[in-house]
Amino acid sequence: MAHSADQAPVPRRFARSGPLTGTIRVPGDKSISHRALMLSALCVGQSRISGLLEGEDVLATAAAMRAMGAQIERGADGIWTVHGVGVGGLMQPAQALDMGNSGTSTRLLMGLVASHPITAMFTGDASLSRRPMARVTDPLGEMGAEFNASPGGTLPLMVRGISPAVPISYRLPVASAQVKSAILLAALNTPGTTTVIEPVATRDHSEKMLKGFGADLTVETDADGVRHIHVTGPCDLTAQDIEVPGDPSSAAFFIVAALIVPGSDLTIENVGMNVTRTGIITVLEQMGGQIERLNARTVGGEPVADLRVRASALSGITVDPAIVPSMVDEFPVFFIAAAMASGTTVTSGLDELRVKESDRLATMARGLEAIGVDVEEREDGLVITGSGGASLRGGGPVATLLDHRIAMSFAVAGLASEQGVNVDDTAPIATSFPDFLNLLDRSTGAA
Ligand SMILES: O=C(O)C1=C[C@@H](OP(=O)(O)O)[C@@H](O)[C@H](O)C1
Ligand SMILES: C=C(OP(=O)(O)O)C(=O)O
Repeated sequence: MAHSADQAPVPRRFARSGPLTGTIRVPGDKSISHRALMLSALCVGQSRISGLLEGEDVLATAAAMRAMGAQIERGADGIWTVHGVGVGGLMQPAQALDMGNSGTSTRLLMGLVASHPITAMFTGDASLSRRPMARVTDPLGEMGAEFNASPGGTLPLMVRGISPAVPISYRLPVASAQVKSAILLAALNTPGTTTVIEPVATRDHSEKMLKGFGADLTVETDADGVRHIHVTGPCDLTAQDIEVPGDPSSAAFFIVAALIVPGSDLTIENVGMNVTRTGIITVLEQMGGQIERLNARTVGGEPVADLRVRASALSGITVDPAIVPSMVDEFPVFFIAAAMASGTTVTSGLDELRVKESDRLATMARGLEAIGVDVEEREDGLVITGSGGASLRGGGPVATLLDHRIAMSFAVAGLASEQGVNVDDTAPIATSFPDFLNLLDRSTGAA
């Protein structure tokens, strides 16, 4: 996958804007899009996917599934069709699987390869090649797969799968939907019952979709509220028609932009409202954000709603660390909301942000300093004293370090700044939200 790391950076200045108004739609959910391709590729027969996110990360998953035997095509109508190979039917890829910038593709596909009798080499861009993989190779190794990682347990990394693999019972040491999902996907082609014990609930798209595709999956919650997820394999999956709802993580940039730019009144249609994903809305509402949920309905087995967001006076808060897993990707843009609030916002329990596309605590702290925001970086969170609704100073340049969410967050900050915000590279935005700049220009009236 050609990625921005290989290309010249695309800097841009985001100027102070007028209100965000009108009605927009954000692209399909990234987590659900990856899983839709992977699970369809494991069915015998044809699945159809509408609303698939066509960002670089998801295209990396599509390319990898093709390299392992699935037929995947995009129709002129935007509907994707997948002819799968069946559970157990993945073929040895002829070349290294280039995962680009995508942690989700890498970790989930390692799970799939682990219980097939094939060998695959995983490579990625400079950002992905720094991210920890032992969190998946440890449990998948217990199942019998073998790994040859680069020093530090990173990519490039060779996975030698095994069939039959051995079922395990694994308690997640870190709250991670990617680790959970890697094990559940490996379990599909593993005879017997594999159990993942999840002390802290994370996004549950894998569980919901695996059940929807007919896998033998059950979830029990014990007396301490801990989830035990069991998959009994080998399972056959049944081809599906899937409709991917809009991505709440992408909507978050427009929610914050509409809250902080005076006079805004913006409606974002078709946003996924799965409670394992909506922590950002809860926290912004606690700060005084006016976010109305309209037309609540179900799309593709997931709750969705249209969100009407109006500019609001925000007050700083202390964020309960228990909510972190349900907004783990939204902290960069949440910090921009905090920078515009009155008073101080305190966050903690954010250690995982240090191992995302960039170290998001350090990258956000440096960027906020560069645009004149009062920020203190702690080991596991940021403390931000906001402007009380006054425009941010702006400036920069802000270093995005191959991190799409950093680029989009500072684009939003620019809209509420005196001097504008210079972002050093907007190319990474294509990993999750290729149409972001157009939508932003349209909703601010700049286009
Ligand atoms: O399972 C998924 O689709 C994801 C899980 C999260 O990662 P972790 O599992 O590492 O927390 C999230 O940050 C990522 O954007 C997508
Ligand atoms: C962390 C993210 O993605 P991934 O782990 O798939 O690279 C993200 O999109 O914010």
